[in-house]
Amino acid sequence: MTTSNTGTGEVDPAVRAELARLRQSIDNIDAAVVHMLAERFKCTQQVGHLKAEHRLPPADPTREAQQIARLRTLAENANLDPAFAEKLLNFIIAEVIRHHERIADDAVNGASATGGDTTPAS
Ligand SMILES: C=C(O[C@@H]1C=C(C(=O)O)C=C[C@H]1O)C(=O)O
Repeated sequence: MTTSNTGTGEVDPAVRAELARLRQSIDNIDAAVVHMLAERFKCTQQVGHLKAEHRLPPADPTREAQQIARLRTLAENANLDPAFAEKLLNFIIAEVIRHHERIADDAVNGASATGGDTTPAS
């Protein structure tokens, strides 16, 4: 694509249409990412309760190392920067561990009426 505007300050309608088409797909992908993350957190919340119930530690560095190695390979095969994939996974896992610490804490101290819910957002 060589022309980005009509020369009169207006964007070429074909460019506008292409941008809209791509943004529609981006919006769909973002929605899928949100839904997949929500499902992942549903699973990790259950893991958190299982760990708290059986007095297991919130973090499992061996499992994390396996996941990172696996994800880096998947990223490489998908032409995604493996360093980015690793950073993203570490970011998500850090949040999960925070939830698990909270669940374990609540199991020991008893969940209070205001601070004892297990909603992942806080
Ligand atoms: C979910 C778990 O707890 C933690 C969070 C992980 C994750 O989000 O994938 C992985 C390992 C643990 O540090 C688990 O142990 O499986």
